[in-house]
Amino acid sequence: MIHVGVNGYGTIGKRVADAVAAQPDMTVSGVAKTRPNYEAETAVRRGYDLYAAIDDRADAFADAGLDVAGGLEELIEASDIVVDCCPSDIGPKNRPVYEDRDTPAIFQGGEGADIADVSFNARSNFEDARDADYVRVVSCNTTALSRVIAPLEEEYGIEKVRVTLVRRSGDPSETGRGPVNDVLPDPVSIPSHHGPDVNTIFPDVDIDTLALKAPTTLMHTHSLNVTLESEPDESAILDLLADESRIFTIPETADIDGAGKLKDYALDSGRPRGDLWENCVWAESVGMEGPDLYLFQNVHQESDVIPENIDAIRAMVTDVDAAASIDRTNEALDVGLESLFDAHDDREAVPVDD
Ligand SMILES: NC(=O)C1=CN([C@@H]2O[C@H](COP(=O)(O)OP(=O)(O)OC[C@H]3O[C@@H](n4cnc5c(N)ncnc54)[C@H](O)[C@@H]3O)[C@@H](O)[C@H]2O)C=CC1
Ligand SMILES: O=C(OP(=O)(O)O)[C@H](O)COP(=O)(O)O
Repeated sequence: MIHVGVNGYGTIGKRVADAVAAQPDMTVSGVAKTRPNYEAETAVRRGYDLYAAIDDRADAFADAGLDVAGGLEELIEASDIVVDCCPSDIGPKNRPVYEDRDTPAIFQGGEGADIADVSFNARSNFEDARDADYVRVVSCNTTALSRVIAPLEEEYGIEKVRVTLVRRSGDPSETGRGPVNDVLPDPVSIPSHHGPDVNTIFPDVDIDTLALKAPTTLMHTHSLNVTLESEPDESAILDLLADESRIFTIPETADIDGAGKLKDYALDSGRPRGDLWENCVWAESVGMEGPDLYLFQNVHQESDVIPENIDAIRAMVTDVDAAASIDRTNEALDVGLESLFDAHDDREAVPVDD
């Protein structure tokens, strides 16, 4: 059993903890919080041992009626590996704390690539993280781009990738963020940080990215143009993407036109917190013009990196290979919306009277 500590229990941390708890080979050793807010209360309710991330705040937890099992040092002692889910830029302060205790750690995509020895995406470079002590799971957008680039690169070769990212302005719980009434080029000059970040996974892929921020909270939207080294037809591309376990190709019959219905579908499907761990690619958007592939995809920023964190843990502290880890993670979380639609295909059509 791998004992996993989670330091920073916010949007990403609470999902990582639940995903760890769902794995047959992992257990949550505890979660560290800075303050006793509603998330700390639900962590206790979910049965996780709570640790005070900052030692002199332990009394605040006691005052709020929440028992803590110790400070960050004790959480690290209780853990084989720590998943650091603190806000961007806290990671560099935390890495020496993990190093002092010889404990491997995973950082998140808001940190610079130099926080870790390896930037990670399970589908693309699982083995690079084998036995590494410090790994960074790339951001939600870079994760989604890597999941599309990997199969295209392997099957057809890639000459050039061009992506426009329409980013959500903040997560639903981030009440202070904006814009609330504008669409901002962000950054206004190219490239956005996403292209260089993709190159931490695919150093040889030629990619340009532009990004905007829009007044929505649910998901990011990507418009992709990939110039391939051959000219497959659209159905071959659709088959290729549909075979990827972490890509959901939205069928026309689903009648899903955007993030609102995608999230509604996730909630109706019983997904925890309405999470969508898969890239959501509109099948109808997949088009070829000569060697140029075009498509639209949506990315649930709060959850697509969660299965990647689980696979990173296995790459770092077990000898399980990429395919077996991805399968195990997918099965434990029930990743793979596509399969629900496949099941429908097996049913006989209901005759309808005119
Ligand atoms: N929210 C998102 O859409 C995504 C975020 N990420 C990355 O994941 C990381 C975490 O982001 P979120 O979960 O969104 O942030 P968040 O703000 O929701 O959660 C961070 C948590 O860490 C706590 N914290 C603050 N300082 C701390 C410290 N010194 N020690 C322990 N805990 C501390 C905060 O109180 C909060 O509970 C960032 O690097 C971010 O860029 C990656 C993919 C998507
Ligand atoms: O990692 C993310 O996005 P990114 O791939 O644009 O860096 C998350 O959506 C967090 O983005 P934020 O920095 O707008 O909170």
